[in-house]
Order: sequence, then C-alpha cells, then structure tokens
Amino acid sequence: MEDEENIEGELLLVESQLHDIQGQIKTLLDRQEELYERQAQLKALLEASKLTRNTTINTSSVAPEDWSGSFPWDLEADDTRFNIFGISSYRSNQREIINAVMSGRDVLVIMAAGGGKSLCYQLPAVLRDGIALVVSPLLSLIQDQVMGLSALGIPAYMLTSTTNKEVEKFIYKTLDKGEGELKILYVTPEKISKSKRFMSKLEKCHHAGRLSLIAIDEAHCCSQWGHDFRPDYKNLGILKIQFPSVPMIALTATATSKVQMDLMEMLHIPRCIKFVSTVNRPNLFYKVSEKSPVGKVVIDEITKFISESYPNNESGIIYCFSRKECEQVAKELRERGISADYYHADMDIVNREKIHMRWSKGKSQVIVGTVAFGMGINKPDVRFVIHHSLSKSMETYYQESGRAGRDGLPSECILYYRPGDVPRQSSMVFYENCGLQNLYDIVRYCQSKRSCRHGAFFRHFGEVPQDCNGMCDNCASTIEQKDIDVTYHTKIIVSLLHDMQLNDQRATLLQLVDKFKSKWKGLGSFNEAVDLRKEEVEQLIVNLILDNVLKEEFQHTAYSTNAYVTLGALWKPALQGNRVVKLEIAIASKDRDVRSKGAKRGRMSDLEAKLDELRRDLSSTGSDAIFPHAVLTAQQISLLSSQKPTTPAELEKVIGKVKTRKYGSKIIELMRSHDNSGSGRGKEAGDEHRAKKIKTKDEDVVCVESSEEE
Ligand SMILES: Nc1ncnc2c1ncn2[C@@H]1O[C@H](COP(=O)(O)OP(=O)(O)OP(=O)(O)O)[C@@H](O)[C@H]1O
Ligand SMILES: [Mg+2]
Repeated sequence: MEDEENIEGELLLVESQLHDIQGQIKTLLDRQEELYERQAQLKALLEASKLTRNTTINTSSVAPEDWSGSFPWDLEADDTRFNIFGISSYRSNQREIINAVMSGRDVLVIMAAGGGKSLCYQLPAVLRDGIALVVSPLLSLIQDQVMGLSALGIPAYMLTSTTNKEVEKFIYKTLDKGEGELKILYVTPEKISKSKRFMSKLEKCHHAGRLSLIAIDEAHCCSQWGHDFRPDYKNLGILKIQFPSVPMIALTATATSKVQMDLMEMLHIPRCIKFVSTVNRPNLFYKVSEKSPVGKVVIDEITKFISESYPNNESGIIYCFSRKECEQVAKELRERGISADYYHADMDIVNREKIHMRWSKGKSQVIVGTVAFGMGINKPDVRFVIHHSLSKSMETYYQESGRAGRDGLPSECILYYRPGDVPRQSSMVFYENCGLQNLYDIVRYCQSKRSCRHGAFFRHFGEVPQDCNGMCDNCASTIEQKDIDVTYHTKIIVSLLHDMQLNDQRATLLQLVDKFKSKWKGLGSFNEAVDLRKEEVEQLIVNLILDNVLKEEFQHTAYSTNAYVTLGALWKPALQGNRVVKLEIAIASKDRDVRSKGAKRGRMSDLEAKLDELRRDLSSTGSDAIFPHAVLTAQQISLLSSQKPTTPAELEKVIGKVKTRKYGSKIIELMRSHDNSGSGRGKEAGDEHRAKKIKTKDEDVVCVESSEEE
C-alpha cells in the first residue's frame, strides 16, 4: 500500500516534469522556427544591402506592374483628392495603390501608422460607382472615420450595435434597392459573421452590380500572429468567396511576413498586388532618456519638457507600466499644471470614452495610459509620445511611439530607461512565447548610446537602413562615448554569483549591485580598475544578461513573481577573464539634451492661435460635431498662416473646394480682421520666411516647420 503510494507519487512527479519539458521543447521549437525565419530575412537583407550600397536606396517594393503610369481616372482622382479631401499631393505609394484598386485588382497594403492608408480606399470608393464596404475593428475608429467623411460631404454611414433603427432602415433599403445616397458603409467584423440579414442585403447589392469595393482595415486582426487578433476577423474570408469579382483591399501597419502570408490566405486573395512601404517614420525624433530612480525627478523632467516644448497645448501620450502608475503620474502632472488624464483597462467604458473624447477635442493635453490606450487612437496631431517605462518589445514600442506625428509633422518619441526597470518587465513577460527575447531586443535598443534608433527599427523589420538625418539622440548627439574595459568588474560579478550559487543563495539585480559595490570597496586601493557609478554597474549586469554571461530566473510568490540574476551559459570564460568585456560610457556625465530640429515649435503665432481657436469653435458647433483636426489640419493652419489667403479663390488653393465652401467665410473673415488689426502683415511679416518647408529624405513627407528657434 505504502509502496503504491510512493510509486504514484513519483509517477505524478515524473508526469509533471515531462509536462514541463514538453512545454520547454515547444517554446524552443517555436523559437527555432522564428530564428530560421529571421536568419532567412537577415540573409536577404544582407544581399539587398550589398546590391544597394552603391545605388540609390529604394525601400518601398512596388509590384512589377506600373501602377504609377497614366490612367483614365487621373483627372477625376486629382480633383477629388484636392477639392474633397483637401490633400495637396499623394504620399508614397498612395497613387499606385489607388490605381490598382481602381483597376479592379485585390490589393494588400502594408504601410506604417499614419502613412495614409484610409485615402487608399476612400478615394476609390468615391470614384467608383456603387457602395464600398469597409470592415474596421473598433467602434471608435469607425465613428471617427464616418464623422470625418460626412464633414467632407461624402455620404458615409456605419452599421453597428449603436446605429439607430431609422438609419439602419435607410442602409438596408439602400443596399436592397439602391435608392438612398450611400458611398461608404462601415461595419464591424461581427456584422459579417453574425448577421444573416446584412449578408443577404449585401448579396442583393452585389447582384445589382452596386458593391464597388471591399476594404479590410487593420487587417492584421485576422492573424493570430498579429498583436490584436479578433476572432470575428477570421470569418472575413467569406467575402471574397461570395463576391469574387469585387476588388478587395486589405490594409495594415504590421509588417511581419508571417502575418502577411496569413492575411492573403485567410482573406482568399492569393493573387493580390502587395504594396509594402518602408517602416521609416522620418518625422519622428527618437530619444532614450536616462531615468532617475527618484520618481518625482522623472515627473519634473517630463513637466519641463512638455511646458517648454509644447506650450500651445499640443497633444501627447505618456505610456506607463501599470494602472497605479498611470493614476499617480497623471495626478502629479496635474499638480504641476499640465492637463493630464489617465486611461486604463480598469475604468468603465463610458469613462474611458469620455477621457478619449476630451483629449481628441484638445480639451486635455495629455493622456497617461497603459497599453490599453491603443488601436482606437486616430488623432493625427499627437506631437509627443513618452514612455515612462520601457515597452515589452521592439514591435510594441514601434506601434506605441508611432502614434506620434501621423500627420507627417515633426514629433518626438522619448523613452525613459533605467536598467532597474528590466526585472519589472521581465517578470511579466517571461512566460510568454519568446517574451524574454523580445524584451531583451528593446533593452539592447535602450542600452545603446551609439546606434541609430531608426536603424534599430530597420533591422528589426528586415529593411535596408536609411540615414535618419539626425532624427535620433544617438545621431544628433555630439557627446563622445568611450568604451571602458570592464573585464575585471565582470569577473567580480560572476564570482560573487558563483559563490552565492554554491551556498544556495540568490540575488535580485539591485541586491547584486549592492554586493558588487561593497566587494569593490573592500578591494580598496589595490584596485586599479575604473570605479563605476551605481547606474553603470546596473547597465553592465544587464549587458551581461543580454550576452548570456548571466541570466534571469524567476520565482513565484503568492503575490508576485520575483526576478533573480544567476549564471548564464557563458559564465566560465567571463570568470576566467578570457573574454574582454567593454561598456559604453558617455564622457560627459549629464543627460544629453539633444532635441529634434523640427519638433521644438515655440509659441504659436498670433494668427495660428486664432485659426486654432476657430477650428475648435467650428468643430463643436453645428449638427455634425467633429474633431478640430477634421476642420483644419495642423499642416493647413501652417499654410494658411504663411500664405494668408483673403479671397475664396486663394483659399481654395490651400484647403480645396469643399472646406472652402463649408468654412471659407469664417476663415476669410478671420484673415481680413487679422490683417486690418495691425497684428497682421506688420507683426507677422517674418512669418513667410520663418515658416519654412523642410523636405525630409522621404520626398513625400513635407514638414512645415515654424522656426522661432532660428
Ligand atoms: N497625401 C497626404 N498628404 C497629407 N496628409 C495626408 C495624406 N494622406 C493622408 N494624410 C493624413 O495623414 C493622417 C493619417 O492618415 P490615415 O489615418 O489614413 O493613416 P493610416 O495609415 O490609416 O494610419 P494607422 O495605421 O495609424 O491607422 C490623416 O490625418 C490623413 O488626413
Ligand atoms: Mg488607419
């Protein structure tokens, strides 16, 4: 009996160990697959880099067909783009994509956040006869788009859970009989997968030849490999099966090849034309700031940054690690006079929506959020995104920081980093598939004081690097870095851990730093090696983790998971001092105060401030209350204040016919009164030359820079 119990006990133990090992094997196999894919990507990248070394760099791969030639709809398309959408020229790939859709082809668009994907289906939707169906994952995104289109006079509607009965009746009737005026219909994916009634009306619409195109926005939601997988997106394959002759355009900002393959298969568009644009965001200035261990110091720095650089209430986002931290940071910012609200998943949806709306309308300046503040953000003029703590991967950092500057104007992305934050993140992600590897990639990014930040994104997404034109701290900084030899320090750290391991002891990162410091002190004057600051010891230990000399181990307690530092695979050569270890140190000790050339805008001119006020007024009055940026974009305000049109004909040349018809009289009235008030031509005579256009490397992004700082 006792024997049996013993056997059963051991059996359970063996089974649980087997289970653990199987889990580990699966993780390793997944990682192996990822590494193979990355290996192939890097080899291809190397080849491409060799090929392009001496030629001009072209990072967007365009399909072999010539989609940039002339097409019968060119004139009409140009007219609609400018006079209805108020867009003065196409950005990279937009024209080609529009031509492919207009030619009736299926298209897959991979374009960075803010690249201008919406126009790629909205313009063909206006030009083609019939109704365009757009599938989009979030109600808030749909509402923004429908409001924006309606303000431009384009008949756009949405059919969602919030649509009232009357509108629903109108939509169904229009689909059915083609009587009402409807050009673009937005739905959530649930409508396709769950509403038989809707699908049968759509079928009728198609049968009568009135379904002009199908757009799947945020298409990465189809793929389980994407970051925002939505089960209902999986059913969208039905659309191509039901309506094979209707052109489909799928759009996403997510670049991995796995997701792309998945999308083409799931949406049944194997022969689609694929347009992959560069991941480059040339208008974003990237910076990593040394984060003080004292919380208040960090908040003081952020406050100073916002109030000095963005005195006109320009919008920003601050990402925090936890809900509690969000609330704390928002509170402290408010105490310092910054209008900040917090946003996280613990809040109810009504409250979240209210906060989001206040910010979108420019009534609050900053949202302090967790990652829950995500995909629904459609605000084009976010001027700064600050990470109070590091993100969990390069991919998430690219997405979160990429919410800045979607309108193409200079914007800043700052990440506050200290090595001490690493264990906090690692103990959250270590159980995720490849969670630690992904985290260590962004830690590498943060620890580097030399490599171009944009270059890190190019490498990560497998693209040939381009020059960042001084748009990151490392490229813009003139402070010299030096490599110091820390082989001896490393030896001490490894031997400390080795001794601890022999005694069955463990140490967290901070404990290890303290142990190192006291050991170092003990060595006293016999020690000739460079003395390191506490932060530098932390930096060294994290480097050793990244290099597999050390590793992190995790232990669960009832309340949390603790991260410990232990010996990694390569500890022996480090202990023997056989491997030289270097650490990058800035020669000047203070934080490098490098800034983006374009981002620091100073105070708005008098005229810009008046135009900003006018757009707020116009956006909140009338039946179609919309966002200020839908009335006039930041770019249009800059153009108006430099060109000062005072007649409808002049105004039309800046903002197009539709906006001139809607808002022209008010704008002209403002221009004229400003002119007559004496604060006009005289005071702002310098504006014309001060508001200068800078062309970045990406020829399609025109940044209008107000240069008070000159
Ligand atoms: N050719 C253009 N010239 C100037 N502005 C443009 C142009 N095309 C689009 N925009 C503007 O750029 C901003 C971002 O466009 P859009 O919302 O289509 O981006 P997106 O690619 O869908 O980004 P996301 O992935 O974040 O959804 C909008 O304010 C839009 O009006
Ligand atoms: Mg979009």
